[in-house]
Amino acid sequence: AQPPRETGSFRPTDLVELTQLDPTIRLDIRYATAQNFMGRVLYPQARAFLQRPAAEALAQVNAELKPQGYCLLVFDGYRPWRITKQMWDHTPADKKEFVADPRKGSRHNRGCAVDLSLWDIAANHEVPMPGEYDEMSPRSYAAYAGGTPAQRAARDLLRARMEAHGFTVLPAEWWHFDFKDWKAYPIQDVPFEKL
Ligand SMILES: C[C@@H](N)C(=O)N[C@H](C)C(=O)O
Ligand SMILES: [Zn+2]
Repeated sequence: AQPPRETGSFRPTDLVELTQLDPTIRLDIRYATAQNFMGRVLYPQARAFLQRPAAEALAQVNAELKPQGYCLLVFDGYRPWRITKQMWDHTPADKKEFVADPRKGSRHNRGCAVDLSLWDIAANHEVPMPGEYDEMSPRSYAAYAGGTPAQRAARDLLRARMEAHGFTVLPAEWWHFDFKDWKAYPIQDVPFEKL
């Protein structure tokens, strides 16, 4: 299988490693472990990359959250197209709203989508949200009305800070944000070890 053929012109790709840009962004790269919805290791390295403008915007979000006692906890950034294809093939038809169709590609493949949550700096733990990362249920919806008021407030705080810096939440996933310039970058299938 091959990534879809794209026509038109794109900006040169400039994938930046998030922790190089801002060492205070925390990582929990689930796809580099077997603790993910696929149940196996997908990435050889626990690293996260975004196109430079998206990475810089994310560092601004992280800086803005600190006075409130939080920093960002990143689960995934750039994702090679072949991993999107594996996710799609693995996911049952009734759950496909939670994975991108490889015939169109994911915005992760363009280095312009990020999966993330909040980290409570003083308490030293992930902030509870209305649902878990990659949970394939309505609790993942950005507008899900259940959970506790504190969980919904945390989810909505993350969304507000991300939207203020050019990111848009995916309605089905409170943790997934697309950067505004995603159309300007091509779908890539470069594995992590070759970045
Ligand atoms: C698989 C999940 N973490 C995700 O990123 N889903 C969106 C829809 C995607 O695959 O682009
Ligand atoms: Zn995502």
